Amino acid sequence: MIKIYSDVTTDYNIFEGKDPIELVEKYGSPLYVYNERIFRDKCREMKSLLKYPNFSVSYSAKANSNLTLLSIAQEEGLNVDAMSPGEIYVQQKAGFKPEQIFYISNNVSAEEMKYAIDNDVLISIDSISQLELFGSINRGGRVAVRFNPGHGAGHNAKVVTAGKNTKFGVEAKYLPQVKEIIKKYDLNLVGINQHIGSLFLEGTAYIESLKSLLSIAENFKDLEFIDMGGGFGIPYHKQEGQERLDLKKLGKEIDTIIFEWVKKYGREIHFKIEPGRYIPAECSVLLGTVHAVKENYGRKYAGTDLGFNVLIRPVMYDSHHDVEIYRKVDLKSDIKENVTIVGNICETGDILAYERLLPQIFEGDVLGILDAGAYGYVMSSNYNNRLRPAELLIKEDGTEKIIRRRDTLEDLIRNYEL
Ligand SMILES: Cc1ncc(COP(=O)(O)O)c(C=O)c1O
Ligand SMILES: N[C@@H](CCCC[NH3+])C(=O)O
Repeated sequence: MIKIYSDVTTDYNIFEGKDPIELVEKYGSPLYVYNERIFRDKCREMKSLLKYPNFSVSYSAKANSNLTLLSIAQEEGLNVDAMSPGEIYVQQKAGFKPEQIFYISNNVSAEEMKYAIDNDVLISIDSISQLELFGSINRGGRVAVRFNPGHGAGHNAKVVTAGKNTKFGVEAKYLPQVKEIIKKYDLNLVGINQHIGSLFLEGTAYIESLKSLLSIAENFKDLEFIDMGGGFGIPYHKQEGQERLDLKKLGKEIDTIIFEWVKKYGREIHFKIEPGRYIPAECSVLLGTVHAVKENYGRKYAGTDLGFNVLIRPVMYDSHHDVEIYRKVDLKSDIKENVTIVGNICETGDILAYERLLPQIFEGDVLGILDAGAYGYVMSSNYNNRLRPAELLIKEDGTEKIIRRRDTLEDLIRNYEL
């Protein structure tokens, strides 16, 4: 295999010396490839964010809920946050105990709340109306409330989850109502949480929102924990040398604030973070195959099997993923050109990379879409009755293992009642 194009300098070799072209030949295309060593490293990086000792990491499993990756996170000593009964179910299958799961609910039915209550999983409530519902079905229960600290952050307006333009969290002005409902149903408010949004590469908004959350916490004297949320970003533009989030600096800043605040609060309290993307994003490359190259009214297209049914982030948020090109034989082309990489879905918007300057791409090339491990497979679909790809893990000992098989045609009709 020849790597035609990769300007990416990372400390990691995702494939651990394996040939991506052979992986595609063996397991089919497209293919999500994960590297266990990198995944574990990221879990450990997050665990060492703070010096403050009473601290834990809840992996926000919506970023990648593959059962094998979840059990590795569990082995690494992480807890999890869940967004649905389905996530709670899968997380328990991966070995998480109920007390390790935090259900951050949003607009859920009484049945969904009961599912968590019956499974002894702590729920965070996202509105006054849902707190009232929770109280009415679980008088005297333990509960957390998600606040909106008024500051958001994120790579796209669609994923900013605090501030003025979002459905999430309870505004601080509703504190009297929160207290009233807690009293009315004799609830035990054990924690407060926030999540300001997804993907920040510098920590200002996180720090500001932490300060706001702490001032909200001062309204409650018996809290067991404060959950600061996730959002830790990764550099998707590695080929352009984009800087990494400085975790050491951010950790220090958070530590200073927490150590100070705890003295004021009068007792030790548990602090949590909820990273999703940061943990699986960089351990994965999505492999796909170029089936056609063409020119349409002056624009050059590389037609692949990487439709938005496989990776939706570029279509949904205009997200950038660096692209690598692998080829069996050297075609001796040193032409660079602007190419639009598209998939095989019946929509003009099915674009993975728009007019990207890359070495000339040929039919048969295998493309590697970098940093595909977060919000990749989990957001894939069977649109156009396409089959979702397999997920392959390259283990620490260098062996490889399919950790989710590719869909089959039978999977497409499994739920129909004929
Ligand atoms: C409540 C909550 N916590 C944590 C996360 C994880 O976010 P990220 O993947 O950006 O770390 C999310 C997703 O945005 C979320 O909604
Ligand atoms: N799905 C988004 C992140 C959303 C995080 C969940 N609230 C992305 O791919 O960037």
